[in-house]
Amino acid sequence: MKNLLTKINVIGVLILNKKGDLLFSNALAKNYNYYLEDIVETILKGAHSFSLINYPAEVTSFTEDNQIVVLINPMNELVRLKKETESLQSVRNELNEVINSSIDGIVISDKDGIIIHQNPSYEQITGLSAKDCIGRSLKELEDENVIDASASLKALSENKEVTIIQKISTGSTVLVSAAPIRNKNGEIEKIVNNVRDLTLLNTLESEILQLEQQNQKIHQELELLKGQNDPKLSIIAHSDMMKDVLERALRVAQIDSGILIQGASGVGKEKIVELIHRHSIRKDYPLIKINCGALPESLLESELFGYESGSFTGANQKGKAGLFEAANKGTIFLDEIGEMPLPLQVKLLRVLQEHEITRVGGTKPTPVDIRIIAATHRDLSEMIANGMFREDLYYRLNVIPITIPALKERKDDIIPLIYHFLNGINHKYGLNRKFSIDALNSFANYDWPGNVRELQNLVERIALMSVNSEIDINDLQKELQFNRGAQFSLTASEPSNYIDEVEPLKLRIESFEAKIIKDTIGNFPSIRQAATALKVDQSTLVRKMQKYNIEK
Ligand SMILES: Nc1ncnc2c1ncn2[C@@H]1O[C@H](COP(=O)(O)OP(=O)(O)OP(=O)(O)O)[C@@H](O)[C@H]1O
Repeated sequence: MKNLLTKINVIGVLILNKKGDLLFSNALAKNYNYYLEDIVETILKGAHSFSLINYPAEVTSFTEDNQIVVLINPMNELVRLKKETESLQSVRNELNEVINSSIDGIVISDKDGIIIHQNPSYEQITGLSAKDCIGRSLKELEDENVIDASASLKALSENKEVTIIQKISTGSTVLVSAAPIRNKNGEIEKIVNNVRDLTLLNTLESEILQLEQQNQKIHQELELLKGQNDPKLSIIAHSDMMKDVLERALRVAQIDSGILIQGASGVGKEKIVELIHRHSIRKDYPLIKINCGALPESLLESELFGYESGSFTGANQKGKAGLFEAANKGTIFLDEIGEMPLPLQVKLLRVLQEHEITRVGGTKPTPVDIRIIAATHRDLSEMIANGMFREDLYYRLNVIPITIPALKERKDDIIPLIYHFLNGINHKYGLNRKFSIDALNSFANYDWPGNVRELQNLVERIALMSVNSEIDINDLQKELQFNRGAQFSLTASEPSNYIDEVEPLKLRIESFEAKIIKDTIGNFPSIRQAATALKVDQSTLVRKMQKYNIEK
């Protein structure tokens, strides 16, 4: 039998006893001597059929007459290749699974820039389906503007890993990182592109920006509300136009650029400058105001720039610092900038450009750190055209323009301004003056050529001069006789245009509201009970009482 077995040369044969000792081995099985220990151990553990990997073979064993017969069948090349292909296939399937389940888009292109694979996330991110892309050349997709640039092509031409932001015709914006895969000679075989959605990121970013802007607005409104407690600081802005002016002023307060405020006399230009300074980083340093139209040229120059000792007759012996130096780190407000003489405009331009001044009669420049805010009621572009104002200075000053409309263009502010000034006078002199509704109507329909300043003067004067607690249209008329210019329409409710039609209606509603509030609080022992009867919040009622100057 053993002789017979020795002759078998297509299969290895081993015979072992039950303990695993080798009793017989044919010639072919001797090739496996090196693995013998492993084979025996595996069989003693109970395995009857298994494969040898390193020296490929199929091993089977069976027991016959208390002996273990082991057959080692060497794998032929075909079987080995099949095994290898199967194992490669399973690795490939696993890899595909990983690629296809990735949340990032993955696109694989070959060394010629042809797309050979893309995963489902790529379609979700970009809207481009496998049908649109697989088998297509990236160059073609670029030429057809399906994508604005290809990361694969860039990686191929630069022979390295690249990352680009790519815009896709479907509207998406993506971040693409292209990583080359090389063969053992270092040549690029394929490019794997990792694609991330930036559209979502951009949307989130713009949402954050919006929230930040809302936050800033709330902050600004809070700041304004804080200012309302101090009548000197508070700015009345009920009209949309004036609210826009305040919003713009508070926004530019944060940045250190030049501001030009335009508006007729008395509209509140200086008030806005104070607000900007108060909300700027320079708030702890001086705000110095100078009216460029109020001083002759030489005096204005020495006031602004200062002078060295003995530079002119009457000058201080020790010399003097000018307002630019005094305002260092703060803000300087140049009112009526249109009145500044041309030679001084040149010097001012230098301050804006070089951030340094040279005193009159001096030679050494001194650095200054100031923010310049200019204001004018004149049309500077017309002055430029007439050669009265330097264009270069205009552009330097007018980095951010703010225009305050005349009071007649923002009639919604008139009544709140009247109450604001009246409350101030009442408080200051312990008075309890009120205006009748007709008197308020007359104010609301007047054109106010002198703007808020004129309104303030008139309200304060009438409130102080009147002998009655309620100032009606007759008191107004009496006082107006002393007021040269004002031509009030005492039959204010006659409509002349749309705005005039709306205003009296609004005022009438307010007058009706004031009367209801007055009557109701007279009928109840407390404001809280009156508020309950009127079905409004107590705070609303108190606010309206303040608005109409009604006292309990
Ligand atoms: N919106 C406002 N709320 C409260 N007071 C205001 C407002 N606007 C102006 N005033 C007051 O009106 C008066 C005139 O305002 P301001 O001096 O700021 O005007 P101006 O435009 O600078 O005038 P001018 O061009 O004549 O210098 C000041 O007393 C100011 O406090």
